[in-house]
Amino acid sequence: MTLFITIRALDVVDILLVSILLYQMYRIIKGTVAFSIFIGFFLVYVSWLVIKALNLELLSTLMGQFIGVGVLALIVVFQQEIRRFLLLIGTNYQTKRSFGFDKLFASEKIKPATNIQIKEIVRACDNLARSKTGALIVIPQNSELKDIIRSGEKMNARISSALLETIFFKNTPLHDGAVVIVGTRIAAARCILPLTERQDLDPGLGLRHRAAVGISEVTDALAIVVSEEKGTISLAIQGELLHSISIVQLTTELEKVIVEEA
Ligand SMILES: Nc1ncnc2c1ncn2[C@@H]1O[C@H](COP(=O)(O)OP(=O)(O)OP(=O)(O)O)[C@@H](O)[C@H]1O
Repeated sequence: MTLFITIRALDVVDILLVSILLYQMYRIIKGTVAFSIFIGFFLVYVSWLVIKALNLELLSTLMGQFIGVGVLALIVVFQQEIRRFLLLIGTNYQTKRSFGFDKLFASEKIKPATNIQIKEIVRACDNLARSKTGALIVIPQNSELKDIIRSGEKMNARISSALLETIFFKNTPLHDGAVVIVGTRIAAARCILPLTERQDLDPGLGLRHRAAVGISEVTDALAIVVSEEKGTISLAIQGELLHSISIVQLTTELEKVIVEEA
């Protein structure tokens, strides 16, 4: 018997799309417990295919039932990752669009930060780092982080380095938690962020850094961390931590993402 395999152009597109999908999934779940769960489920699935090919009826029926329920279980286990994946697609769509759904549904348009405001944020981080004052500043791109803002003290103040430094000054009532900056305003202070579950982060990094990575995983926000212990500045974007970066690098990264287009 001769076996003919014809590969159409559409099959190549299909394989490419699956590869992109798998790569994006890998990016999102690498370093988390979800990665081990995914590998475990994948191995069970491959064993099931082999067992089916060998016609081992009883074992294949039993495993088939497990896999049927397993798909539902996966949705529950991968809740956060599915959320991040959809967010990744949504954010890419929003940043590349000329027309967006947000224009249809937005209550009011958020004015993006300008270079002057970025400079104020960077100056504050520089001064906080020099004085080894711990700080956590969250800057969303398209989302407004209303639920996070609700967890803290609402402010709605003009962005200035003096105000940011005052907020994080040790032992003041607002210094704990995160400041959220929406557009051109400091929206709130003392906000509580979700912590990342990543296990591959440097064990020397504590809750402040884990909270920064956490918020950047589940939203499109950037989070700047000033370490109280080391006086370093780090930036979390899309679940990745750029650890101990320079002021120049911080400015470049912020301008790349949030500055108003000329
Ligand atoms: N879920 C959270 N949301 C917002 N802020 C948090 C959260 N958890 C901790 N923090 C902030 O982090 C501080 C504790 O930081 P911790 O020392 O554990 O972190 P760290 O990453 O080691 O940073 P540092 O280098 O500044 O010590 C808390 O006082 C609080 O201000």
